[in-house]
Formats: sequence, C-alpha cells, structure tokens
Amino acid sequence: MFVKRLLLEHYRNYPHVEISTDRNVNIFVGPNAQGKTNLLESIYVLALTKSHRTHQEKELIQWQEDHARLFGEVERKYGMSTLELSISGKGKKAKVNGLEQKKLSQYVGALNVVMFAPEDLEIVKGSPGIRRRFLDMEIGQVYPSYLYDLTQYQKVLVQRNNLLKQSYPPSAANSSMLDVWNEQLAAFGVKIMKKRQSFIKKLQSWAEQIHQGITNGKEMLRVEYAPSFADGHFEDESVLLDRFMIKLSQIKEQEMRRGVSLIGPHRDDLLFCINDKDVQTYGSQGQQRTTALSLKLAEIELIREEVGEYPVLLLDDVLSELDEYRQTQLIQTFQKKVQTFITTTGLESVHLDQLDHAAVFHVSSGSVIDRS
Ligand SMILES: Nc1ncnc2c1ncn2[C@@H]1O[C@H](COP(=O)(O)OP(=O)(O)OP(=O)(O)O)[C@@H](O)[C@H]1O
Repeated sequence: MFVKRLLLEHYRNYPHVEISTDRNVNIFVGPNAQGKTNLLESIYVLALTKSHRTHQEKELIQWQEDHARLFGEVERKYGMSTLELSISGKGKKAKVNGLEQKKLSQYVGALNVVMFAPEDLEIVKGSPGIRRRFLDMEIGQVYPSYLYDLTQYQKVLVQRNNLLKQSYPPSAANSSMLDVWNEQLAAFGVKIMKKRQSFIKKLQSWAEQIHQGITNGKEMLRVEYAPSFADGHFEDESVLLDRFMIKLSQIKEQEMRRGVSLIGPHRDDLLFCINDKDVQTYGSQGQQRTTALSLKLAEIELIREEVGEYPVLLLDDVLSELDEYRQTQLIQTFQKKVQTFITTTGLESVHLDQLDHAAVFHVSSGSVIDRS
C-alpha cells in the first residue's frame, strides 16, 4: 500500500502543507527541529489515530490553533481510499472516503504503517508499559477487534480498581461486587491474552529468521510472551479463563488490601533473549539495537502475511545509527516492495547509491520543498 498524497493543516509546526509522494522511497532532509519527524509522525497518526511519541493529543495541534486536520490518499491493491482525521480539544473525528467512522476501531487498519525510530530501543530496554503499548498498537492495526476488547477491558479495569480502593476493610457487599467485575475482567482479559499470544508467536518466527540474517547466523533471537500469571504457552481459552478466575480468588484479600488489580493483561510483558540470555539485562547496546531492528522488520513481514500487502515504513533518523552492513540489510528489505519515508539531517548518511530512485524533500521551519 502507498500514501499518494498527504495534506496537513495546523499540525505541529505546519500551518498548511501538501505533499505528493513517491511510491518507493521518500527522504525528508533538513537541519534539527525543522519538522521532519513531525511529518513522519503525521503519517503514523493518520494510520493509527495516536502518536508514537506522545499521549497528549493537544500537542499535535499547532500552537494557538484549536484543531488539526490530517488528510491522506491511500492506494491499496483493491483501489484508492481517502483518510481524514480531525483532532480538537473535543476529541477526534475519523473519516474513510468521506464517511465518519463512529468507532476508531473501524478506522484503524485502512492504512498500515511500521515506524522505526530511535526511541524504539526502549521497547527492548524500557519498562513493561512501553512493550505493552507496542503490542497494543501493532496488534490493533492488524486485528481491529483487538482494540474493541482492549477498550472494554480498560473500562472494567478502571471500575474494578475504583471498587478495590474502597474495599478495605472488606465487606460482604464489596466482595460480591468484586466477583461480578472478576468475570468481566477475565472474559475480556482472556481474549486479549489469546490475541497477544498468537501475534507474538508469528512475530517470533519472523524476528528469529531476520535476526539470524542480520547477524550472519551468529545470534538466535527469541521473542517470548510473559503474561502476568501463567506462562505464555497456554492452549485452550476455557482453561485459561478458569486459571484466571482461580488466581483472582486466590489474591482477593491481597488486592483488597492494596486497592489495585494485580493480574491481567495490564501487567503482561514481552521478553527478548539472544542465545538464551535476556537482552534487556545482558545485551550490549548494539545487540539491543539490532533486536529492535529485527522486531520492526518482522512486523513488516507479519503485516504483509496478515493483511496481504506491505505496510508503509517510516524510518525516523535511524539510518545514520546503523553501520553500513545493517543499512544495506534494511534498504534491501524495503527496496521496491515497501513505500518508505526516511528522515535525515544530511543526505551523506543515506547510501543513496543503493536506491533505484528516491524523492527528496527539503524541510525548513514548517515548509517542504520537493527537490526530486
Ligand atoms: N504543536 C506545535 N505547534 C507548533 N510547533 C510545534 C509543535 N510541536 C512541535 N513544534 C515544533 O516542531 C519542531 C520540531 O520538529 P521535529 O520534531 O519534526 O524536528 P526534526 O526536524 O525531526 O528535528 P531533529 O532532526 O532534531 O529530530 C520544533 O521547532 C518545535 O518547536
């Protein structure tokens, strides 16, 4: 799939910008703080309705303005479509082909993207919350029903935590209310866990192959699901549901005392091992970076497998950080198959000789000049 045209209004430092893109490689070049990442971020937001670098949506709106508008023309195997996202203090409105989508889960998936940015190292190095966010964003864009289950789960979680906060010392009324929430927490929780398990299994199989290629067969990468209870190899949904309910009853006292939900997908994690050693604890900076790269390349293949088309690839300032061998691996992966957007402060750090054709856009304080 390709983004053919991108139009932004009052987005970050862009009052108005319109770009006709290349089907193959697009390079945004310019000094620091001119708006290169903002452009990549806008494509990500257009696809997923959320930014990869902030939870605060008002940051996306240009200062002094009250709304931002993102518009994109997307070409897919089976035709063209338009995507439109408006962001204001009142929330977001999303349209596909001019029709407003009541649920964002109906909108997400119309455009698939994979972003690789310096902060992706945090998926390997950072806290479990970062890995859960990565899982949620990526699974959600391939299986939209996941977003529905996740929203329902989060609603139950909030209510359940509110109840737990008022549950000490325990009373019979609170205890039976908690039983009602337990059933709902476990029902949505199990759906999320099953989807996470199957997504991670597919991701693992691609990431292992890709990582072997990048490291010349020297390193074996394993990506493992680490749920908050049970191990990641559960099979049957009903067995898992029973285990969830049993575990909840075992920790009931403890949860009431602490006033917080202690198990469930909101406490899950993802583990990365190279040659059976935990990358987060024992991996070198280079191994952690290569793990993040393998993960992103695996995602591209996984999306193609599931959706039937390659996603759009967004590379934010990462080429200069890779040595020539890894840069070649990356460029060969996307060349001709995947529409790619690259940001860089200087063209000398991109091995343009390896590219058949690239459109170059010069970015300077919120304006873009096409020099291809
Ligand atoms: N909501 C906003 N309204 C107006 N300007 C904004 C807003 N948010 C960020 N900016 C401006 O956008 C610029 C940063 O843009 P961006 O992050 O895209 O930089 P960049 O070109 O990628 O730079 P670098 O090479 O350093 O990563 C800064 O000048 C910042 O002040």
